Amino acid sequence: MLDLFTILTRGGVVVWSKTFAPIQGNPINNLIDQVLIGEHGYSDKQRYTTGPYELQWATANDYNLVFVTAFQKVLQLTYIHELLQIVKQKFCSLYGERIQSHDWSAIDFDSEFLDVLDALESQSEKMALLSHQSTTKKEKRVWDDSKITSERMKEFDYSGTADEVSTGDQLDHLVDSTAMGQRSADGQYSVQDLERPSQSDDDEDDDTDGNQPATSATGRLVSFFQSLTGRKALQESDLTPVMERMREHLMAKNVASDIADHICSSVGQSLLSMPASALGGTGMFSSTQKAVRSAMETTLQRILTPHTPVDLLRDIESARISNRPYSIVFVGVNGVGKSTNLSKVCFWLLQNKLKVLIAACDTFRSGAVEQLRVHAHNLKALSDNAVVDIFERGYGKDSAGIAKDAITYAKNNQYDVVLVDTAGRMQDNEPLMRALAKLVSVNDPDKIIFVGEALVGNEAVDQLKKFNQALKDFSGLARPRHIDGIILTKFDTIDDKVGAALSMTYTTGQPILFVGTGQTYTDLKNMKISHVVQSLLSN
Ligand SMILES: Nc1nc2c(ncn2[C@@H]2O[C@H](COP(=O)(O)OP(=O)(O)OP(=O)(O)O)[C@@H](O)[C@H]2O)c(=O)[nH]1
Repeated sequence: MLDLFTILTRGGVVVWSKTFAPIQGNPINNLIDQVLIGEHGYSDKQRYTTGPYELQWATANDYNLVFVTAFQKVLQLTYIHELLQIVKQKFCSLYGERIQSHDWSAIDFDSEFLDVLDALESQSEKMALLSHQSTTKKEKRVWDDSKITSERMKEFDYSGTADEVSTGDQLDHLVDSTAMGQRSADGQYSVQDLERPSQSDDDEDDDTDGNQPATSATGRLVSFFQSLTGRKALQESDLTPVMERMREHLMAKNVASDIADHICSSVGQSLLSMPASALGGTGMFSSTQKAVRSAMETTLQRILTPHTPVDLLRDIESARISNRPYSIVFVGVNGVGKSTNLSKVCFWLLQNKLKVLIAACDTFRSGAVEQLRVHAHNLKALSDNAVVDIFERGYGKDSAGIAKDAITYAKNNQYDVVLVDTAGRMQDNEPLMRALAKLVSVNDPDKIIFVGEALVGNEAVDQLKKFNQALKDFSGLARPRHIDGIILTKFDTIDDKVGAALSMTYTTGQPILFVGTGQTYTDLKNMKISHVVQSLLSN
């Protein structure tokens, strides 16, 4: 359980705080003195222990705010990262402007905060069951011990302990039979498409509205355009105020400002090219509405269509014909869902009757290897005749070498695919990014998949850019490497704030291969453009 959550300015002024238990000493002051404004400046690991407490925090640079949690360091609370990100986003959107004008009086954030905390705590309890206790072994990372002794490593090596695996009953919860994907006539299994938000059906039926004001089902965004109906000929100046509102609406959905500009200008151009009769006659509002939707669809299609399309199953088949395993490396910052989503991808591959070897290359985070071992066990139990095994060498070893051995082992034992799990790392931590680049240069994998959280919005774009840059700068391969595809996780937590999905493809040209929508193996979906359009059009 959490002991304290505090929101501070960088100067140390408490803007809002919630205490859940009597606090011993003054952990927040210690954090401010020793880390935040101390000689070390802002630490990129954003984790600090003092007395009986572990403190974790997130910063909102635009508002000069620091969001801090404190809890007993003996606890392993898996939801802290998510809690910080969601609270940061909510708080900044509610109070950001006031904070910028230095008005932090009477901030009443309790109920919003408690809603988020309750939801995450109950999700985490459910997860503790679904994830089979393995994640409860997560402990404080040891990244910053630049020289890790073998004794220290032994402390973190759980590989000799008994596996905690699921019983039959628990396994039932790991696959939602109603969420299974489709199988084509030739037996190929594809994951489900992400459902369109329910509002979409209403919207499609709204075409007969004519001059009627926008209903709530029509969507606030489309209603902005009502002022344009009934005009003989649309002028660019008529559009300016509408576009400003549209831009704000898109940015509220986490669409980055340059992409919001791009969408607005494309929708504007499309409206300007409409014949005057379309805006002036009966059914004029429905024409405007259709034009907006169709212009958005066209623009988003362009943004979301990757430079190089990826067809993993086809590529795996080509590798199989060449008698070699296909290797995929999963990378990303800490706690974004790399291992969980690697396992969902594994489930999809097993449904396609492929033989999979999981290489446990997170050799730092205690419990990481066991977490994968449990997944491999469950996946094997869930799919008939599934071949899925784990290649592990414990902790503290060179992950590049383990991945290499795993790929060799897979080749010698006729596995079709090697899924390489890597340790989470912050994008600004150069030594760790170099280590990742080394893993890539030693193994030259077929695909490098970036796993990012949808809920951190455009922060994920910064992560992605820096991972890309590090791979380019440090891997030293003749064929420069970069991220080849993206899995956007925790899509189930963002409602309609789909902006990060757009930004990530827009900035890299790489595809969103899947989105993660929960914690079962069937919570991996294809993201369709219609889903994004509908989310952006909704209120
Ligand atoms: N709601 C939701 N939770 C998810 C999703 N994917 C992963 N998680 C949860 O996110 C938490 C972290 O997942 P992990 O797979 O352990 O993350 P990781 O990136 O491997 O973590 P590190 O190895 O510590 O860097 C777990 O509680 C997962 O159940 C998702 O799509 N939706």
